[in-house]
Amino acid sequence: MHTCISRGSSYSPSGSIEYTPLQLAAKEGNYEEVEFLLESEENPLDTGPDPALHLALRKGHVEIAFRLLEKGANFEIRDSYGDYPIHIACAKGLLNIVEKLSSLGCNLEKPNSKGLFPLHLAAKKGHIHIVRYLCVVGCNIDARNADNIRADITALKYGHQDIADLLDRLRHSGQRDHYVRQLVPTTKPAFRLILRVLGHCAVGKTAFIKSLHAGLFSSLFKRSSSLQSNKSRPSSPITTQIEMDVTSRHNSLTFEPPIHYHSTKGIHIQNIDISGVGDVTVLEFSGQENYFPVYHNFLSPSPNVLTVILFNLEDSPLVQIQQVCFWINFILARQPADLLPSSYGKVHLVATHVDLTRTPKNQNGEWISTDAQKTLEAVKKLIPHVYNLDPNVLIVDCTAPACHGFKQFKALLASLKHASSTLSVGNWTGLMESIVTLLGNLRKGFEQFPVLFKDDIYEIIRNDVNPLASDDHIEDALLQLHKMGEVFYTGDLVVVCLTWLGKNLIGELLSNEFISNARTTGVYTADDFQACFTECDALGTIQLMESLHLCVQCLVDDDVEYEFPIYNQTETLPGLWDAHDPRYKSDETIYGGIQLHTPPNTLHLLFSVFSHIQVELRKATLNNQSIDNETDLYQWFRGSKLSTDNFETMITLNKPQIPSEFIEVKIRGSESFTSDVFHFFNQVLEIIDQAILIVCPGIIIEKHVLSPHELCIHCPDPYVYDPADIFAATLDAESVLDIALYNPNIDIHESITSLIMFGDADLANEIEWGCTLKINALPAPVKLKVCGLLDPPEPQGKDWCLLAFRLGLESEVIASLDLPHTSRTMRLLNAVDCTIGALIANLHDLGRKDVADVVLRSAPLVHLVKNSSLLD
Ligand SMILES: Nc1nc2c(ncn2[C@@H]2O[C@H](COP(=O)(O)OP(=O)(O)OP(=O)(O)O)[C@@H](O)[C@H]2O)c(=O)[nH]1
Repeated sequence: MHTCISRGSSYSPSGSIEYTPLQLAAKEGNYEEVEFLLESEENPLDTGPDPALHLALRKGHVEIAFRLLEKGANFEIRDSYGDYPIHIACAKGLLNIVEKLSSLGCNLEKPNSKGLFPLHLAAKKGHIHIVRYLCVVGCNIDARNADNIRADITALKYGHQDIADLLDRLRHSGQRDHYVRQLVPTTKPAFRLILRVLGHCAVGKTAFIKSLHAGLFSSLFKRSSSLQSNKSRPSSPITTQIEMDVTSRHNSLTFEPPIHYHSTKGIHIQNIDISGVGDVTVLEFSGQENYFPVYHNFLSPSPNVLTVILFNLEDSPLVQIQQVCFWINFILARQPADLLPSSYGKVHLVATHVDLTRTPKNQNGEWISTDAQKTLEAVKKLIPHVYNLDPNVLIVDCTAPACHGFKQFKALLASLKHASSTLSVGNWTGLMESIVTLLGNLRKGFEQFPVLFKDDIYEIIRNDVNPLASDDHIEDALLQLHKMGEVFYTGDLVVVCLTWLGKNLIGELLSNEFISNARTTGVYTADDFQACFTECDALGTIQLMESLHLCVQCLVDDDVEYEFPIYNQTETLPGLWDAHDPRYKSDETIYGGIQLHTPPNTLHLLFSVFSHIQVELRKATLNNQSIDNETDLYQWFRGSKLSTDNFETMITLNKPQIPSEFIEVKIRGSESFTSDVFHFFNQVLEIIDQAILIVCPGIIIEKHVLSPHELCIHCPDPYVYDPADIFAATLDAESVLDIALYNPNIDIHESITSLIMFGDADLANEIEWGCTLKINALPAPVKLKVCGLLDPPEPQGKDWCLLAFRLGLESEVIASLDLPHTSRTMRLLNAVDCTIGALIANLHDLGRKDVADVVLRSAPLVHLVKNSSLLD
């Protein structure tokens, strides 16, 4: 929309100065207008006495100022006040403009017509970040203005002691050059090799790490003692016939440590020096399930991480496969699925306890275990989409550091370290070096509670390390140190000792003992919490728990309390979903529900997410923007119920059992509120999706629909419509709204309107059907799984290339997708412009029912127009 000013008319603000349309638009902050005028070329950029650039800066319209500078606005002219743009930017504290001007070669040390330097103006207005910048780029801090006054005196005069101190320190310490040099990135890459060790309880993780950094001499002692401890264990000889069909078996995963066994608590994080490799940060994750809700914080993908998954060769092949599959799915769920393969670190399987099996050795002393290799092959078949999974299994006796497996592993670490050092990770700076030294002191000084507020650590770094470090310098350094495992940085808090975080905090507060002694409601005041956890300051601990999404502050009868869903052991109350509740008894009550399943044979993934969902639900009810503030939320172990006057919804987590686990969300309300019920249900699903995204961004969720009719008559086990069946029906139907699906439980057909829209066909205007959505609406984890299935060339040639051809891509485009080291299928899915429905149809035609099924089961069934989504 362009007003009359764009047509060339001008305006005189006081009758004396006539502004051009460009000046006026710049002054008023009308970016669109400025853009339009700049395109039209008739508008001179630098008309005086107040050019558009100066006017925009005076009003703080930074984006417009950038655009004008890009278009070549002159920054070496003064306005009617006698200021150059640099003076206005410094006085206004516009750091990015000062940086931009500097990069364009602007003179930062010229006085304005009043004889004030940019430094003086920044000092006068108290913009210490500008003062720091000007000092870093070399401005003369001794320059005197027209009144013969230095900038530090100006700062003092206007009450900015911090600036005066900074300039004073630079003048007297003689360290200014050193500080500046510290901020310049070196050519050394900022990285440390990180080793993550995962596996069930007692598979040998601790022993593995100990042996890894043990000297040969000490290993002799360890070997003899561990042999003693193990000799008494019955050795179960491995069956040679590996059970491939893990899927039809019962769930034999258990996360309990053996009785009378001191299991690792939390996450054991240490920096160790491995001979021939050097410094490695090692994270050993306990195999106990109660710790899983925090592991995502430590499992983000990174090219300089090696993840090892340990399994015990003494276990049956079925158990080995189930355990390894569990951990691989666990990692995949916690990593975003849309990165380049090179962004994920390597994954290696390690078979332990080989010495207690009858595995033969070759001449080199290397164990040759076909059983271990079969486990790997079975896992690869079940989960084909794992990037960088090593094709070999490492076979070790964890108690024998001198064994061949450890030599192989150290060689692998050394080569990874060598390869990673050439990766484009961040660059090392002198600032980071000094912060690492500072961290050593902070760890000693804050031994009891090594957690600092972000603002405090910024201040300490400036006081003790470098007063010229900008917010960006410090932020970058902390993020890099977080990636290297030196600190844990949550955005508001910085934990300076990871060992403490993993062991003393997570290890204690999420331990079975703490949980079983915690309040059953999981709700504490700060004082109550302090009484239970005396090791550290309760409020600080709670704050850290909040930043890990483990607790949420709430008001109970006007008192501040904290809810920890991980501690909530309250039993569900009878009558929470009472069939005889008078409010929901009439024929006019509508019911609906869905189950969020993880794909078949992936178990124990949703347990870690559920407490986060409960935190998010509480936050949503407190924050009336996302959920009506009249909503009442009641939460118990594995369940939450949200109620309003007119409808209620219940969210529960079922016990994991083969074939899968699920979260169930059901809702009921009065028919006269159908639209509200529909939207409320949708909001709850969004909150759940949000929590899932925080913990498991790489998880695939299938949304199964519960029979509304059976929900209404309160059948204990209502029929669940498979998402693939519903999706397939929408593909085949002439008119989607005419679809009805058969419910064998009660021998009736239920309409798609009742399944998806609570029976209100008008709501169809608010949704788009999944089959009509474009492929890019497929969640990234689904795309990744499709890639895992389509990337390996099919023996009969039914692979990604044929699919690309069928989807109408030209042969040159197909050729351009055919690059090594990346997934061709992923390139195809990102390049092609077709609907999910067309993709499924073509996969069927290609004979790839397996891939089509993945899409049918996990593609969004519908998408809500108007910025929100239902069931996607
Ligand atoms: N003989 C033999 N014993 C092993 C081997 N690996 C581990 N052990 C022993 O098995 C027991 C359990 O090993 P840990 O290293 O504590 O197991 P973990 O995986 O760290 O277990 P958590 O602490 O529960 O996480 C210890 O007694 C080890 O000495 C192995 O390869 N061979």
